[in-house]
Amino acid sequence: MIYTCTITPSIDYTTYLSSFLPGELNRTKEVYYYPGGKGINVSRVLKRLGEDNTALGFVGGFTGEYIKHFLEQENIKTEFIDTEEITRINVKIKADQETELNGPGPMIAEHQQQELLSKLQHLQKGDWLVLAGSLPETIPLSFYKEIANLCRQLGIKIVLDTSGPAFNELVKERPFLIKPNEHELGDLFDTTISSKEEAIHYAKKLNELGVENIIVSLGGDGAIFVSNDTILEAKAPKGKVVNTVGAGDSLLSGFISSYAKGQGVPTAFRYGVASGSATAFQTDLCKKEDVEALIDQVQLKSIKE
Ligand SMILES: Nc1ncnc2c1ncn2[C@@H]1O[C@H](COP(=O)(O)OP(=O)(O)O)[C@@H](O)[C@H]1O
Ligand SMILES: O=P(O)(O)OC[C@H]1O[C@](O)(COP(=O)(O)O)[C@@H](O)[C@@H]1O
Repeated sequence: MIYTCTITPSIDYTTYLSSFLPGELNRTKEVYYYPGGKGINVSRVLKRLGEDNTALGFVGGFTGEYIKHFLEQENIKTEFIDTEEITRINVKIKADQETELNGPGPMIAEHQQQELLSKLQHLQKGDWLVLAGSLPETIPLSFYKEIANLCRQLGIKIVLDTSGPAFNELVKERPFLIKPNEHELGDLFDTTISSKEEAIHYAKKLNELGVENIIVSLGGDGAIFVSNDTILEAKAPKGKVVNTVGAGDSLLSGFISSYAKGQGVPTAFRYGVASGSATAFQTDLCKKEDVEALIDQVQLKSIKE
């Protein structure tokens, strides 16, 4: 079974305008209320690609209820822990430019952290845990390490798509797979990544530290895959970009859904990149048929060191 865990979910209030004027009254006609947060996006895309999964994490208040209901309507199993706080609403303004306003994550009390650990103790050998989205600094780093240790003891594949100080610590715990974008990869090494060669160089460093598989997403330029014995470059399909929110989450979901079925890395990586682009080309997250329509347009190249 695949589990996702979103510590900081959101409702993504997404609106499209022909132009957006800061400091003025802007009236908008096209609005969407999507459940968001990276792990939740991964759960939704996995389900659309045919993978049953369970969404874990923390939600609260009327926004939390909305998220639970939305996911249940999509037949995604949820086992959220209730917070006393209202889950945040993130604002995504799509005009000539994309502007985002992400609220702070919730305060998670000690007993709520323990509740999550108890749930994780029931995971089985061979399960996957995708820990995705921002990890609040109000939770001690030791908690995230406890999650990583538990997964290692239970034989669970841990996948990370996060950022910040907790990510810096968690990469040392030898996760199975991580998916930074080029900025997140740069932040890990206190540098700026400005070329594919630099992305490969730093991904290799992470591999040497014990991260088994690294996907560096490069937006419209595609992505890089690095493991012990493989370096692949994928060029993304070209198309009209509508909404890139969740593109990275979709790349990760596409990769996991294919890999978990026993398909090899090149097939899984190609499927992942097609999923990321399929999401970038529409308002909501991609569906299976959108991904399959793009697969043949993903150009894969093996890179020799
Ligand atoms: N402009 C774009 N054109 C085509 N594909 C895109 C575009 N932006 C993102 N994608 C697809 O989505 C994937 C993830 O995008 P990226 O923006 O790097 O992730 P994140 O959302 O994590 O920052 C890319 O590898 C690519 O497949
Ligand atoms: O936890 P963070 O870093 O604030 O990000 C949350 C936001 O990221 C998203 O999960 C989208 O992520 P990506 O665009 O990076 O794929 C949104 O749904 C959500 O609003």
